[in-house]
Amino acid sequence: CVLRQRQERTPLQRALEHLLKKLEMRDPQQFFAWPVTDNIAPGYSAIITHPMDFCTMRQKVDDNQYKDLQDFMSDFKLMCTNAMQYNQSDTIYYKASKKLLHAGMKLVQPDKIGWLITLTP
Ligand SMILES: CC(=O)c1cc(-c2ccccn2)c2ncccn12
Repeated sequence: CVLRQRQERTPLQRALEHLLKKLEMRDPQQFFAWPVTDNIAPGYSAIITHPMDFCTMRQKVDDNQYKDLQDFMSDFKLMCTNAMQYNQSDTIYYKASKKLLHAGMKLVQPDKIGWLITLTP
């Protein structure tokens, strides 16, 4: 998940970049910053078929791979639900992912996305 140089940005890319920064701020321990590896989480790649993390999401924003906000949010939800699937409910990772998911959903509520509308025509 190597970050590339900043290329030209579409209005959607700028909006998703802005939202990604807000979401990352809700993960101060950086549990979701990078792909989960099998050595920190035994058997992870056998259990989680579609891994996702913030760095991969940033790469996809940079490569303009999200066609709209819903597309971006489905990767965010995937990242959180992966953590709730792999980790037991009494773990810090499960609890952090549940909190992160709710915080993320609140950020994209219709009354809260004025920023999105101003950034995208
Ligand atoms: C997100 C997740 O499931 C996760 C992140 C981590 C993690 C992330 C950064 C540093 C240390 N651990 C983790 N460790 C064990 C089991 C699961 N995880």
